[in-house]
This record gives sequence, C-alpha cells and structure tokens, in this order.
Amino acid sequence: MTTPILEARGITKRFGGVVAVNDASLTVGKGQIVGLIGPNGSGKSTMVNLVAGEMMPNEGTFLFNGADITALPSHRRARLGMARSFQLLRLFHSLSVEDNLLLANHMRMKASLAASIFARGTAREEEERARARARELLAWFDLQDFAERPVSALSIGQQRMVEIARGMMSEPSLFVLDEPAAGLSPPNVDKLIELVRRLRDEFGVSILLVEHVMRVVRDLCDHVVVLDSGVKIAEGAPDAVVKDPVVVEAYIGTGWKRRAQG
Ligand SMILES: Nc1ncnc2c1ncn2[C@@H]1O[C@H](COP(=O)(O)OP(=O)(O)OP(=O)(O)O)[C@@H](O)[C@H]1O
Repeated sequence: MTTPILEARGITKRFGGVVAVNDASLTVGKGQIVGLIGPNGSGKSTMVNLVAGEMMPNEGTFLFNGADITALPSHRRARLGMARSFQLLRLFHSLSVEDNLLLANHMRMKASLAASIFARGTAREEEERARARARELLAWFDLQDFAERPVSALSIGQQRMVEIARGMMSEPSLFVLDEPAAGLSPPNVDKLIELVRRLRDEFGVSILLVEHVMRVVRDLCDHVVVLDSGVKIAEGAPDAVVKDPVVVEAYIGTGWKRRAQG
C-alpha cells in the first residue's frame, strides 16, 4: 500500500433510525484507484457525501494527507485538493462547455478571493490562467471542438467528460467519481475506463470510484471496498472481491448459501 491520501476511520452516519453507514473504514493510497461498491441502498452515496464534506458523520474521522479534516466543510476540502463528480450531473446546460469550466474556477476563487488575488496577481491574470487551463483540459479530454457549444447540445457521454474536466480545473489530488459509467453505452464505457486510467497515470490523481458497472470496477480498481447495509463486508483485489461468497450473497440477496446447503 502506498502512503494514504484519504483515510476514513470508523465512519457512522445515521438518518433518524436508519444507519446508512455503520462503522466503515476505507483507505485510498496515493496514486491508487479504489472502488466503493455494494447493492442499492448500501450507503455508497452517503459515504461519498461524507468524504466530500457535504454532510458530517455522527462518528468517525477523515484524514486527508494525514491531517484531520472531519470538521471541514466541502469548499475547504476542495481547496485542499479534493474534487467530486455527481451521479446526476450538475452542469449549467445553457452555458458553453468552456464557461462551465471557468465558472467552476470562479466559484472556487470566490471562496478565497482576497487570498488568491493578493497571492497570485490580479483577478485578470487569474482569469487568463483559468482560461488557458480550461483550453488545455478540453484538448486533453478531446472536447476542444465543443468548447463553444452549450452543454445541452452534447451527448450524455460527453457531458460526463465535461463534468470530470470541470473537476480537474482545481488540480485535485483526489477525485471522487460517483457512478461515472451510469447511462453510458458500451463504447463510451470503454472510453471512460481509458480516460480514468490516464487521469491517474498522467496527472497522478488518486481516485475513489463508486460504480455499479462491474467491468469498470474490474478494469480500473487496485482495491475494492464493499458495503452492505452500511457495513463494510469485504475488501481486496477486484477479482477476488467479486467472487467472495459474502459479496455475491449481498448482491443477489436470495441466500444462495441456504440453497447450496440444501
Ligand atoms: N438524506 C437521507 N435521509 C434519510 N435516509 C437516507 C438519506 N440518504 C440516504 N438515506 C438512506 O440511507 C441508506 C443508504 O443510502 P445511499 O443512498 O447512501 O445508498 P447507495 O448505496 O448510494 O444506493 P444506490 O446504489 O441506490 O445509489 C438507504 O437506506 C437510504 O434510504
């Protein structure tokens, strides 16, 4: 295991009587792609929201690069180097692709406006730097021909790329991807796999990946954590984890063991 970039230790989150995440721990090593899987309602989205700081756990600790970030809200975590994508894309559909990237940067700047202006020159210089970075990223994502088009004119596969490109504007060291393959056609799933691998290899971004599409998990992940009813029931290498009887039973939920035992 490489040095951890993210450690979730003993995380519990309750919603009234529902324990959505129950004393769960996971670690993402620097440069790793770690998968978070589990049946519907097992607590994956809740864990992602907790990691991103959009909600607070009832118990447990989050460490980012060894520092305790448990009490930090999402914008502070973003400034430390965390980005996330959303299951339901959060793009501005009537704005151009490039403006979506610039707006992400603008919102981040606003959170630390004075600091960024005094430390890094004028707002105009900052804006120009952001535009150059947006163009570089759009080229990297092979979206340069769509820069001026409204997001609404793009396919769902392209929109997912735009959302990931937008997250990359802040030069994150950890990217949390929430079901990036949902709704994609098989060729677009292939493209996504290739792109996520390149994100890690070329930018050195560590990735926490929530995904239902097992091909993506098996192809990409160095390590997989499985939740069921909020509890971590297994973790390990993807090929071993998907064959683990405990995991199979959690997914099919029909007690195949009972049948096997007669
Ligand atoms: N805001 C909330 N208020 C009350 N209960 C919630 C809330 N968010 C999630 N839950 C409950 O917590 C449990 C875990 O839900 P969560 O959405 O995290 O699961 P999931 O693994 O992401 O599911 P899916 O794969 O369907 O997206 C479920 O029982 C869900 O109903």
